[in-house]
Amino acid sequence: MGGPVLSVENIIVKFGGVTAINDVSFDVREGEIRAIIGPNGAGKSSMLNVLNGFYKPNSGRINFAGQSFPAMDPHFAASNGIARTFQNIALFRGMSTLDNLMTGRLLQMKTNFFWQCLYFGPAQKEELANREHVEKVIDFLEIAALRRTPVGRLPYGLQKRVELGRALAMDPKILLLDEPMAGMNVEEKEDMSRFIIDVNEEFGTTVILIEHDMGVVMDLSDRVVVLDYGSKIADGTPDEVRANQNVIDAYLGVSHD
Ligand SMILES: Nc1ncnc2c1ncn2[C@@H]1O[C@H](COP(=O)(O)OP(=O)(O)OP(=O)(O)O)[C@@H](O)[C@H]1O
Repeated sequence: MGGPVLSVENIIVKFGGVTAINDVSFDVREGEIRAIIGPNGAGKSSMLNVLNGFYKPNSGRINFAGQSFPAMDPHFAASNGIARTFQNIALFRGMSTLDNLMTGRLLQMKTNFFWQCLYFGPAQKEELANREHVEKVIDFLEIAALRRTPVGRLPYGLQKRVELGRALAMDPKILLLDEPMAGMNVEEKEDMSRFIIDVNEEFGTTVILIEHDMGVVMDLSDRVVVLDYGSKIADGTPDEVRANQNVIDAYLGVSHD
């Protein structure tokens, strides 16, 4: 594992009277699988939204790509290799698997509108290169047979895989996965876990993932941050976190009064 590629310091996010994130700091090292876990409403999705710039923190710092910001700029995040998937699948349901994956390449398109309209010269070359990259992702995720299928017709587990594919099409350095295994059966969870590990090992992609299911996370992650009611209550290896009394209490629902 390398040095930190991303870190947050003293992040606070409030929505009216609700403090979704309360003074949370942690770092993410290059090439690791870093999980953020916690019970419902703990602030996990809000933290992911802070990392990719969807939410602006009320205070705190985000350090990324050698710079420090009070808030992440979504375009800066995307163009510097941060890609994400969503808790509720956010694909174009009427479009094929292939076309959904091609949308992941849009940021990589460098030719201007003029060439793209003509679909000639540089635009054609670029489209072919993008297509080649997407085909690699399709092979990697073993979804070649679904290339032409509208994603709305695919079972849930495969839609989740296509969504992972679209994020991979961006060729990310850091992959943010919001509950990639939610709603899946045991077999689908095993498949998804395997793909996440393969992405991490084969491409060296840093992965930050949110998950409810402690068991899944413990098998997959190098280090785990635990949030509860917006605050960080533990941070460490799966074994350290598993043995932490605050974590045990949070998951058993011990009263905070
Ligand atoms: N856009 C928003 N507007 C108002 N409140 C919000 C918003 N986003 C999150 N919250 C609130 O912030 C708190 C943390 O929510 P968040 O979705 O980050 O938690 P979570 O750990 O991801 O929960 P879950 O596991 O249920 O998805 C909750 O009380 C939630 O209602």
